[in-house]
Amino acid sequence: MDPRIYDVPGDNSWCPGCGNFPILEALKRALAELETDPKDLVLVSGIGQAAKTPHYFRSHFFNGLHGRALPVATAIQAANPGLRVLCIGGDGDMYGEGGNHFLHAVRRNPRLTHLVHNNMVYGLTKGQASPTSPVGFVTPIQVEGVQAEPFNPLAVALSLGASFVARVFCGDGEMMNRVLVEAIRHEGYALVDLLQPCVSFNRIHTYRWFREHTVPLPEDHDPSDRKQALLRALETDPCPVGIFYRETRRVFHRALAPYEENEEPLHARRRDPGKLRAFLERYR
Ligand SMILES: Cc1ncc(C[n+]2csc(CCOP(=O)(O)OP(=O)(O)O)c2C)c(N)n1
Ligand SMILES: [Mg+2]
Repeated sequence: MDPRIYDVPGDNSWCPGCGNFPILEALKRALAELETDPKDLVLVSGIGQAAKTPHYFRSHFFNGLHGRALPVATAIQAANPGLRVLCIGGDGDMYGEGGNHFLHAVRRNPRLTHLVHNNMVYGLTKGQASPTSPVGFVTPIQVEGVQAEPFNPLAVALSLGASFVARVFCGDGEMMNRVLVEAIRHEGYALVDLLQPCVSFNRIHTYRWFREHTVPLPEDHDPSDRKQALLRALETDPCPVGIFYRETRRVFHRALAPYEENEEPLHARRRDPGKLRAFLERYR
């Protein structure tokens, strides 16, 4: 399939050179490679520069409140498991304002791809510290530098039982494409932390900085070994990139109860009030 199937006409308000651009292109390539029809695809986001991604993408989308994309995406997917659901946002949106939802999405294991554009800063609101900004990071608000230890999304996800955990640098198109294909294909919750520069509000973490401070996971890394993955996730400089962990376990819409193998999804039953009532009876 041609990735241009996801193109939409119109202007883009991201800064020239923003890391969001290569991510957007890699995402289109990965979805095209997986032959994903735009009508079977839903992008869900909150607020931020990264959260604008669905505006630049031809698919169904839901752009809601800051930090609230994951519960919406989980519900969409559970009601209609035939859809491919991607949840997209920034480090502030997903690990800060939406941090609570992040924890519980990992535990539920919904079949959705969670893409976090991690530029270590609040880009949209012009440069305040985010949960992943390092100690000492100076901003117009944190004038003496960030005091708190940075949030480690991979270690958190792994310790809560995440079924797919990866990190990539958006300057490595080949690795990003490969990892996105695997993440989107994954039958369960898949976290991809995408390291990206913010060319306007983060002058420390540039393309060059990421290139010099990231390293691919070693050849002998075993992605079925959660403990090994967790130890790797605790390494920060250089910061390992690649697929840390993957396993297959029961997904949320099956665990939810009513879905027998050949049963109609919730959205189809909605059209028949009798069937919907019978479904709801199970929860009394
Ligand atoms: C409840 C709420 N709190 C704060 C804001 C202001 N706000 C909008 S975007 C944002 C941070 C965005 O940062 P991030 O998610 O990292 O996205 P980026 O712009 O860096 O891609 C903040 C604090 C808001 N819109 N709603
Ligand atoms: Mg950000």
